[in-house]
Amino acid sequence: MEDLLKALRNIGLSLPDPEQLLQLSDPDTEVQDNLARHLSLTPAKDDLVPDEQDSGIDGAETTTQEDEDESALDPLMDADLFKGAVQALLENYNKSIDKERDFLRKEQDALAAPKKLKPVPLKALLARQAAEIKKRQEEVYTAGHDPESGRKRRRLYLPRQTFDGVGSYASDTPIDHLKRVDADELEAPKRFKGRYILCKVASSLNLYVSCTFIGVLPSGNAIPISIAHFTSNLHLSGAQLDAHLPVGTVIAIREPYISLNHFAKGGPCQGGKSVPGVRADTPTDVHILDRCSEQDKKILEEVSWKVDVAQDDDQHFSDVKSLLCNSPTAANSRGCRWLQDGPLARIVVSSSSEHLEQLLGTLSAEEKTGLGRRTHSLIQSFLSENRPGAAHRELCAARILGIPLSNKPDSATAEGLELEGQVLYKKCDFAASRLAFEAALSAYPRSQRTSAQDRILETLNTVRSAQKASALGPTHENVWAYYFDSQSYATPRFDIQDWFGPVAIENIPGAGRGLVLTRDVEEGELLLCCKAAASSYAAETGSRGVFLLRYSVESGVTSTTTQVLAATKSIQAMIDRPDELTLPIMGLTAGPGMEYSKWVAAEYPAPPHRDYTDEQTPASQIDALVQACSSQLDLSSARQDEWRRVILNGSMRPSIDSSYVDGVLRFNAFGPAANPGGKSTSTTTDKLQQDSELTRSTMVHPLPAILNHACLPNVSSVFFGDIVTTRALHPLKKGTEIMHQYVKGEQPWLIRRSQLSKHGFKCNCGICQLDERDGEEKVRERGQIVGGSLSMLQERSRIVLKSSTSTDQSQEKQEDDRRDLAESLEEMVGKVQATYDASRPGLRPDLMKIYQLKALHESAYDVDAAVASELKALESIGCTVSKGGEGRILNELPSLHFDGGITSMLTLAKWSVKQDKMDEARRWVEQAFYTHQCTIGGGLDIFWDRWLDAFPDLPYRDWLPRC
Ligand SMILES: C[S@@+](CC[C@H](N)C(=O)[O-])C[C@H]1O[C@@H](n2cnc3c(N)ncnc32)[C@H](O)[C@@H]1O
Repeated sequence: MEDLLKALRNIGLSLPDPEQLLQLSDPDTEVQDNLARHLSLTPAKDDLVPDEQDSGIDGAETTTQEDEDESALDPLMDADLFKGAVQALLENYNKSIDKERDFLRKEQDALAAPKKLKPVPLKALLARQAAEIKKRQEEVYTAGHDPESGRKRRRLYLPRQTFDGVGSYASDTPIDHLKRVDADELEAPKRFKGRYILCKVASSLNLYVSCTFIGVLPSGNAIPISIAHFTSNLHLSGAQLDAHLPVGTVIAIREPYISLNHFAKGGPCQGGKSVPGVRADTPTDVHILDRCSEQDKKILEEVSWKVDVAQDDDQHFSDVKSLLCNSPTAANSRGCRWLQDGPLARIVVSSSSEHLEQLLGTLSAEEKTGLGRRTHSLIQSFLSENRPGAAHRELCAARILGIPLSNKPDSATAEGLELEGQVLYKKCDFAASRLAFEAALSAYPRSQRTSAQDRILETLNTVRSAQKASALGPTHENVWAYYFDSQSYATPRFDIQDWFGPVAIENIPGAGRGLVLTRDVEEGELLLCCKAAASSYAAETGSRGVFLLRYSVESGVTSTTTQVLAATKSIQAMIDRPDELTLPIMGLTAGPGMEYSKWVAAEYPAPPHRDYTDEQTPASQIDALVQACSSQLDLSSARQDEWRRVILNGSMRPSIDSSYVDGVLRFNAFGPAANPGGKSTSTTTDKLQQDSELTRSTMVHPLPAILNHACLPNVSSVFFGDIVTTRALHPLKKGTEIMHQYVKGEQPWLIRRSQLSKHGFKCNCGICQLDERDGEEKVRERGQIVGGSLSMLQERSRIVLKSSTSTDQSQEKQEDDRRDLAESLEEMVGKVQATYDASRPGLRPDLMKIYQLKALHESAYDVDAAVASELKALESIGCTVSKGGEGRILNELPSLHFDGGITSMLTLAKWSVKQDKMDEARRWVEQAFYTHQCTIGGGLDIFWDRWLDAFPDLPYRDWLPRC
């Protein structure tokens, strides 16, 4: 990838845009030919930030026509030449991709006959590592700057290519059950079952997608090591990255896999060049050893190192006492390395109560105060690193050890409680967060209370409202906020815990688990509101401008940035909060090709019932918490047990197989999808930020992932940022399985079937049964009519509509054109109708658009006919008109095409107004709003935001209530 980009830059051409990146290795020669043509005709634009004196408005696009002309190629002279050159570059790129892929496959075959690993001198490996780091830095610099002038580019653009598949390893065995292996036994390719490798980090770290460094084994032999899913922040500076694992850090890799090419998965493409080393496919295989734990200490004391690496001693510590006296103030610093818990939490896990007391006895009061201050700052740093689990454990450990989190004796308890409120808020434990904040407010001395209130009250109100929504389910007002915020922010994430309505998880014959109603429910009733356990947005600061392509060798599927990073985020979230998140994520299935994880057999966790009251928390509860947090060390109290449980549960990190996580994401995650929320968000003119496969979001919502699929759903699931709400589409009986769409049920049957094929089940929902009865041949014929002739008529319609706005054409001619078109559409209706089995009921969704277009043209000369067609459009999506002249005008909501249905309803309202049938118009508007409320919810403002532009003249205000 890098060579290709460099070469394109060198010949003055633009780099492939995100969509073109996806075409780079498309095997279709026509695609390749088109791509080469496009690239060769697109000269590099001046994308540099203008000098200050000629800068436009705040970094806005200022490319002028002159700029464009200046950089344009001579169309006659250059086109063929450039195309030839680009074709050659694309061929080279694909050759190196093929080599890499073949190499991965060959490595699989070579597992049967591993060969002894030839030692490479440490110096040589270090030199290569330094060169690789330099190369990476240059690439990043060039992606953001013009290397010659040093001027900044308007935006960073950094595509990266990696590979996946052909084996993935994760160890389930604890280190004390494993035996150490050293260089004399190393072979490749080979997985060392029952063994672990011990090494010291000997070089700086290099980040591509995986992270790579050189390790030195006790024997003195050196070996490159790559760790996958190391970080989701691909913009870490060299120093920030090195701080995760500084030179001299000792790590153990459980049951290591020695690969013929350790870069194979997350490194840059080596074009098949062999670079043997350790390939750690999952972070949970890597364990950092230091003297906080007795078990690690024993290993460290038993091993001697033949070669010393030149480490910075300030980065390391010799014993626990010295660490306590000079503990870290931030994550990834001395005593708290990459994904490691804070030192206090680790000490509590590995020490007995007596040992703890003894340890603390050696600290002076001053040392304890300093330790408390630094721990406070470390906890805040965990929060900013999105590691609330580690933050909570460190806080609990400080409590257990009686370490005050402030050096002000009169407010130490209150400050600790305030911090606890923040930590629990980040963990989305709103009830406990609220109690901690309220306790903090009551514990601050009178003199500090006002400033504490200024600081705390706003967050406390947010916490209370999140607690309420999590206990009672979100109101329309909450949904309104989710909707608008998800349109306004690039990475919208909301405060809510999963809320479960009248549903239960049950086993469904032939479909694994599913969600079933525990009572009868109303149309439009909210059934679920769930937050993603992990989410990745393209606009995330850690990946902005980086465009990842990960090619899976077996499936041929290419995953993009947010999909790759959603896996990293999921893995790291499970490491941070193993007891809360492992079962919900790893308990999902990962597609028909992947054996179930051991968690799938466990009972899937449904959210607990939560209470909420607006009343003040009873003073006794607040006092008890303040008391527990202010009392001196009492190792036997119930709170102590609870704090200890938090630490112990969080310290048990299960092995997370990253390929399973990828499977979970592939078969359960939602995305990549545009930032959801209903209305298109692509209002930006920035090409790279527009909706595209590479610029969206991927997230895993564990509970909604238990919902099975039906093309004809009985619920509507809507996404707002990182939450999804699910509502009943019809009145449903207790015991009904609720099912939503994995693929659009509005598409032709054969397309749905092909899109669902990766799941390995045959959908047998209502509409699939009807389509099956129509027969494949008829369905295909219908697809051809709708896909071909309708598109042509749509184009004709566009021209007719355009000319009807011009004054050149007589009224008569315009009307004739529209009649002609309506007649053609009527003919098409006949043809499509003929593809349906005669006994098929009214649900014929392929007709909706045809009837709507017909109605549009009929409305120019015969409104009654137009109304009849529009009603048929509604009938085709499952709606029937009620007989009475009062109340609801439709008996049912649409079964498919919800927005299409609302369009028809509002169109009918518009025509009713035209015909002066105001009562009917009002009923159509009410029906449209009701349909909106039942499918999306959130009230009038969302309804207006979505529909007002298209139907501006209806008197909504007179007819519709605000909720
Ligand atoms: C997102 S999961 C749904 C939860 C899943 N049933 C479970 O037990 O974890 C998707 C998987 O559920 C199964 N599934 C979903 N809808 C189904 C259906 N209509 N019929 C049969 N199996 C279905 C398929 O195995 C599919 O790959």
